[in-house]
Amino acid sequence: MRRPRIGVTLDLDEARGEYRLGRAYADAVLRAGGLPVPLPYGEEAGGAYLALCEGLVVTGGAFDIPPERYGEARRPGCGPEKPERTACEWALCEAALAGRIPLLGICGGMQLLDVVRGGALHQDLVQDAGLGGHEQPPPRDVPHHRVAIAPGTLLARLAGPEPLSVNSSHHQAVRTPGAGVLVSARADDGVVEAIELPDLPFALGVQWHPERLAASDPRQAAIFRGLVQAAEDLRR
Ligand SMILES: NCCCC(=O)O
Repeated sequence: MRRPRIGVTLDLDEARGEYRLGRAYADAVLRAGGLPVPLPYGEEAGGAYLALCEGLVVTGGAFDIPPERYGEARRPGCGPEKPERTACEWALCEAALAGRIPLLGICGGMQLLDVVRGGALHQDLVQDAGLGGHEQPPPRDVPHHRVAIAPGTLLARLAGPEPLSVNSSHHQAVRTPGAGVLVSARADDGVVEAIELPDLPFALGVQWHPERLAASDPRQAAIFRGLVQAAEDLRR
C-alpha cells in the first residue's frame, strides 16, 4: 500500500525565487512512513493541493504572523512578515481543520494553528512578557530545555507523560489559546510549548522543532508517527 501523503509547507526565498524546505522535515515524515508532498504557494493552497494529501505539516520559519491577524497593532519586537506565505498556510490550515485532515504545526506552524482558531501571540517574549531563554544558540538539533506534558492529552499519548527535552528557536509564543485549543505542554517559565484541538482526530502544534530531534529521540519521532498513523486512518 502506498505511503500516506503528507503535505509540507515551504518557505519562499523571494530574492532568489526559490522555495525552500529544511531537509529534516522531509526526513522525519519519510522515517515515520509518510510521503512528504511539498506545497507551493497559490490560490489552490487550501483546495486542490490539500486534496492531494492525507495529512499536513505547517513548518516554521524566521518570520512572524501579521498581528492584524489576531486583531492587534504591531509592537516593537514583532519581526518581519511573509504575508504570501501566511495567506497560503492559513488557507491550508483552515481547510485541514474543516476537513478533519491530520495536522502538525511546528514552531510558527503551531502559532498559526492558534491564531486560525482565534488565539493571540506574544509578539516578542522578551518585550511582551520579560521571558528570555527561548532562542538557543547553535547547534539547534540538540535539546535545550524541558517541557511538562499535560496528562491525558494527545501529546502525552504520543510522547509519553514524562517531561520532554526539546530544542528551542523562537521569540514568539501562544499568549491566548483560541477556541477549543487545549494547552498540552509548557516550559518551566510557563511559556506554551504545545497545543492541540481535542475536537479533531489529530491537530497538534509544538513550539519546538521535533524534526531536528526525531532521528535521535524516539519520543520526538513518535510525534511524526502519530501524524502519519492518523493520515493512514483517514484513508480507511
Ligand atoms: N513567529 C515565527 C516563529 C518563530 C518565532 O517565534 O521566532
